[in-house]
Amino acid sequence: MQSKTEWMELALQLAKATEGQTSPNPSVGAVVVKDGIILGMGSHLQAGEAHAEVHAINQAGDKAKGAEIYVTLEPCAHFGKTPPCANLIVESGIKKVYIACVDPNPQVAGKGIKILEQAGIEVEVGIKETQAILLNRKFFHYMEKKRPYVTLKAAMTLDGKTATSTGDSKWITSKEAREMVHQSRHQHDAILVGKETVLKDDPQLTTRLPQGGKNPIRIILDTHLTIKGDYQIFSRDVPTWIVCTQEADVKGHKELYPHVEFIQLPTKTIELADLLAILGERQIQSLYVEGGQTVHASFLKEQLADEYHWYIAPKLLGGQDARSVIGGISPLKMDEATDLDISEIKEVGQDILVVARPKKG
Ligand SMILES: Nc1c(/N=C/[C@H](O)[C@H](O)[C@H](O)COP(=O)(O)O)[nH]c(=O)[nH]c1=O
Ligand SMILES: Nc1c(N[C@@H]2O[C@H](COP(=O)(O)O)[C@@H](O)[C@H]2O)[nH]c(=O)[nH]c1=O
Ligand SMILES: [Zn+2]
Repeated sequence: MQSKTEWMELALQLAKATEGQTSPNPSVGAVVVKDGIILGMGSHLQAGEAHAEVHAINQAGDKAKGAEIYVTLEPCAHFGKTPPCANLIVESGIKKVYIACVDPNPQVAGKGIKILEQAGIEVEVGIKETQAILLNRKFFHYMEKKRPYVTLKAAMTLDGKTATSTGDSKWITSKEAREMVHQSRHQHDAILVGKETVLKDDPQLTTRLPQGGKNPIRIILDTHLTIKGDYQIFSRDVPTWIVCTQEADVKGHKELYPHVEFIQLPTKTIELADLLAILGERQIQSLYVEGGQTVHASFLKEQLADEYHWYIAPKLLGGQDARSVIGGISPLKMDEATDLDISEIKEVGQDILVVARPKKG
C-alpha cells in the first residue's frame, strides 16, 4: 500500500512525461487507486484530446466505484473538447479526490472542486503542490498575466563571452548543449532574436532534433526594418514575424518579405511589455529569447524575463572587446543587481547549464 504522496508522485511523473507537447493546455497526470491497487492511470497527451482523468477513469471502468483518484491539477468544470472531468468523477462513483493544485484558468478556478464537494465527494488539495505548480509554471503565468512566460537563453564562455571581438561564436558550447537548446525550442510556442543576431549569425532558429520536434514561431525585433536581403530566418517552412515601430515602412517591406507577418507597435521604440501583451493575445504562452546582448539587456532592464538558461562552456576568451552576454548600461551600484534563485545546475556534455529565476517579491 503506497502513501498518498507516492500516488501523487506517480501522477506527476505521468504529467512530466508530456511536458512541452500539451500547449496551450497544461500537462496533467491522473491515477485511480482502490485498496492499494492501480485501476487506471493516464496523461493529457495533446490539446483538444481527452484529459488525464478521462483516460484513467475509462481504464478503471466500473471498478472506479468507491475508488480514489490522484490528479495533478484541479479537475476541469467546463465543456471543452470533452465533458467536464469533475462531472465524470461524480458519475464514476469515485469517493475521494486528491488534487495537487487548483487550476487558475477562470473557466475552472475552484469550480471543479465545488462540483465534487456538492456531490458529497471528499476532496484534499495541496499534495505535492509545489512540484505541480513548477511543472505548469508557464501555463499558470499565462493564465494569470495573459502574456507569455519568457525564458532567456545564452551560451557563453566561462568568462561570460558570447563571441570574439570579430563576432565569431561558432561554437562555444558542445553538441549535447546545442541539442538541449533545440529541446527547449520544441517546448516553446515562439522564439525571439534581435536584428543583430540575424545579421551576424544568420540563424535558422528551427528545431532540429534527431527525433523531430515542433518549430516555434520566429520573432525578430527590427525597430526600423533595417534587415534587407535573404536570410535563413525567412524560410517559408516556419512562420516568421517582424516587430517594428510606428515610422517603419511596413508597406515597402512587405514587398521584400510577402510571407512574413509584421507587428507594428504604435510607439517610437519597441516597448517589450506591449509586445508581450500582443503575443499573449495571439495565444503565445511561452517565449524563448536567444539574444543577443541588446535584447537580453532590454528584457533585464524591464524585468520581463521569468527564467534564465545560461549554458557555460569550459573555455576562456578574455578581452573586454569580446561580446558579453548582456549589453546595455550597467547599474551604478551592486545592490541594483537582479537577484536570482538558482533552481538547477546540470552538466550537459562538457558544459554546464544554470537554470535561474528572479527572486519573488
Ligand atoms: N554560438 C552558440 C550559440 N549561438 C546562438 C545564436 O543565436 C545562433 O545564431 C543560433 O543559435 C543559431 O541558430 P541555428 O542553429 O541556425 O538554428 N548558441 C549555443 O547554444 N551555443 C553556441 O556555441
Ligand atoms: N489538461 C487538463 C485540464 N486542463 C484544463 O482545461 C483547459 C483545456 O480544456 P479543453 O480545451 O477542453 O482541453 C485548460 O486550459 C485547463 O484549464 N483539465 C483537466 O481536468 N484535466 C486535464 O488533463
Ligand atoms: Zn478535464
